[in-house]
Order: sequence, then structure tokens, then C-alpha cells
Amino acid sequence: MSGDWALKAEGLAKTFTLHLQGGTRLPVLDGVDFAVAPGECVALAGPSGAGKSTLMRCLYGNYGAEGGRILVRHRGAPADLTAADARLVREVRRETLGHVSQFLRVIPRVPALDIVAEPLLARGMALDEARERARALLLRLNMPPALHSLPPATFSGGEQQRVNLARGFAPGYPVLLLDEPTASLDAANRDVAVALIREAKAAGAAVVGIFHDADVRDRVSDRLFAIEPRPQEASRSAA
Ligand SMILES: Nc1ncnc2c1ncn2[C@@H]1O[C@H](COP(=O)(O)OP(=O)(O)OP(=O)(O)O)[C@@H](O)[C@H]1O
Repeated sequence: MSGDWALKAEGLAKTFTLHLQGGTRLPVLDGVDFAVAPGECVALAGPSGAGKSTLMRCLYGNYGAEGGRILVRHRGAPADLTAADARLVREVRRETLGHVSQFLRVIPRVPALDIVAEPLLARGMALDEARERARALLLRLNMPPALHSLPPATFSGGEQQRVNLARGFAPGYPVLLLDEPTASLDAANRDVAVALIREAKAAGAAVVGIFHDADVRDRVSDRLFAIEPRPQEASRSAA
């Protein structure tokens, strides 16, 4: 890959300490070097338990790292997420780094439309315009208008995932992390999700994803990044 990157990890190490297991240490990532370029989609690969979700959470700044650093190109300059204070992390997430998690974090009493519009308002968009963009994305994801004004707490898994997708794709983030974005979707909505990912790439977004659906993975990703299970993991699962 060229030197042009939007997000990268250098020598990233992450170990979990299991306090309820007498402080057992579980090394998951060790010396991970990873980069994704603008307009590129990299799919994280590796067996169950290898550390795909852990890497994703480190890349979003949810997990701290024992070693290495994570750089994201933010406002034209590298920002080190591993060293950033909470204010900078919030700013990076508002402007640069989007995340579509597998499950929607439901906020009580907030309608689906406003959940989707919220990141747009946070970026300074006017209320009417934000709601209009949110509505258009929800309709594109085949969400019936009657559901737009309801809080998603009672929505089906696939409906909640579509609200999550609309929220993640609405702002047009330069970097997008997608954790199983199509796991609960039917074929028609999977196609919409694939189209949204391709459009984001065409607009220059760097995309990192975990896609267990091989068909979706093949349709959106430019290359795989394989995470090898750590030796402890191999011996643990073989036991
Ligand atoms: N918060 C945590 N505390 C302790 N151990 C954890 C934690 N999160 C993950 N692990 C462990 O780290 C290892 C990697 O987990 P991770 O969820 O990253 O794997 P994965 O590759 O995403 O797996 P899958 O494909 O099954 O989702 C596993 O052995 C898991 O048990």
C-alpha cells in the first residue's frame, strides 16, 4: 500500500487481565501493524477469538493499549488515539471516525429519526436538514415511515441494525469502522448496506470491517487483514 493512510495501528499490543481469575493475563494483540487508505475497505479476518473485535475496539478508542499507537488522520494531521484525552477522542468521533456496532445502543424515548439525526446535529447541521437526511436514509433502508417517530427499543433486530446503519452512514465520516453491519439483515437490506459501503468508499472513506458473511465481504472489501491467534489462545482452545 502507498504511504497514504487514513487510520493506522503501529506495534499495537492489547492484553486483558482477568481479575476474577487471579489476575490471569490474556494477550490478544501483539505488535499489530495495520493501515487503511482513503477509498479502501479492509476486512479483518481470523478465527473466532483471534482478536478482530478487540482490534476494532482499540481502533475506536474504546480499549486502551499496552503498547504501540493508533493514528487517525483528523483535520488533516495525525492524531494519536492512544494518547488522546477524552475531549480529542470525542472530537475525532464527531468529525472523522464513525463506528457501526453490531447492536444499537437504544436511548429511552428517543425516536429512530432523532437517533439517526443526532450525529448530524452534533456536526452543526440545521435540524430540518438533519432530519431530512435521516429520513431519506431510513427510507432507503426500507424502514416504514410509521417507525421513524418511534423509539427503537421494541424494534426487531434487523430494524435496529438498519437504524444503526443509517446513523453510521448519515454523516459521511472519512473513516468508518463496521462491526458485523449486516448480521441481522435480509437479502434486500444487505444489498442496500453493500451499496452504502461502496458509495462511502467511492467518496473517499477508509473502511475497516468485520464481515462474517463471505458474500458481503467479497463485494465490499479490497483486501483482508488476518489476525493470527496468540499461542495462548491456540493452546487454550485445544485444551
Ligand atoms: N473484555 C474482555 N475481557 C477479557 N477477555 C476478553 C475481553 N474481550 C475479549 N476477550 C478475549 O479476547 C479474545 C479475542 O476476542 P475477540 O472478541 O476480539 O475475538 P474475535 O476475533 O472478534 O472473535 P469472534 O469472531 O468470535 O467474534 C478472546 O479470547 C476473548 O475471550
